[in-house]
Amino acid sequence: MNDTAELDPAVRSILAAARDRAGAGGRDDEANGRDDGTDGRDDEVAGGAGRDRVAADPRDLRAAFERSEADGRVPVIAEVKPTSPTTEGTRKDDPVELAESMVAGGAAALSVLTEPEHFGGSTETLERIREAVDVPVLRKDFLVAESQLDDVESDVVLLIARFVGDDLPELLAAARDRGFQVLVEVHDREELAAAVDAGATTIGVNNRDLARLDVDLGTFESVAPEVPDDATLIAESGIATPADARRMRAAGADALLVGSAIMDGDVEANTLALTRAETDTHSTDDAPGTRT
Ligand SMILES: O=C(O)c1ccccc1NCC(=O)[C@H](O)[C@H](O)COP(=O)(O)O
Repeated sequence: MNDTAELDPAVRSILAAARDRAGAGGRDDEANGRDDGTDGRDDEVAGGAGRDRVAADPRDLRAAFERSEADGRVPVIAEVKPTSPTTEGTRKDDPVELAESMVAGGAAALSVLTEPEHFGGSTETLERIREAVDVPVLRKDFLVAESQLDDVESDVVLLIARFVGDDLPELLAAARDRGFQVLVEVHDREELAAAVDAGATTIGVNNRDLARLDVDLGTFESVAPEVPDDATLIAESGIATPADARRMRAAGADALLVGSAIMDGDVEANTLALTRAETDTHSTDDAPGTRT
């Protein structure tokens, strides 16, 4: 996208940092001491960045959701999100332990922030988590250039329609060429139309408005009816309680992407409360506790 004026200043800063990282060529194998041919990268060099091109061998996201459903669990993508522009403080526990607790709480998949400057994430963290768990792992970052796809292997990558604009079809193809499953995030009907035109099959509706950073679960309810039936549909952001989870599911969500409400307090218990939202309807609907 060219016009960033309408975005919240924190989001403009996130986008500027993403462009800087893309321009700098991201990380490479030499810098990471991982040039051993075991990290899912082809020997072929990816366009311009001087890095190996990722060849992802992904764990199937849709199948993971189906396993959750079959097991009576709400399909939840639990997000390892140490901090964010809308969060007070930083969660400093070992992210691998947090990820394992999320899986123990029934998470169907994980989302791992790799954005370093505003979310405390890293590609190294994603690699460690992906090695430690057997569920699909979404790389949550703000990708704006093809070269960033070669930063690290994951099962799924995120493309945010608002950020990539007209480049969406090209980036979607580039991600699929590398073997990634792709979650295309939208916030309104116009972005949804662009995602569908580009051929997106896994669509996330973000309840967080990137212009003001406020969250409204009504966003999902208003956009979801327009999503094609054969798409996998994910409700993102602002889901804090089992009642919220049931509300998003009633509006058509195949899965929920949850960060803050899981990261605040006891990660396993918080995940369990959401994955059991449809079976344990006596559970408390209180929001989780505060971050330490
Ligand atoms: O979470 C933020 O503060 C944020 C700020 C600016 C841009 C994006 C942001 N979040 C990205 C996300 O997509 C969320 O981490 C994810 O949907 C989970 O949201 P939540 O459950 O509300 O933590």
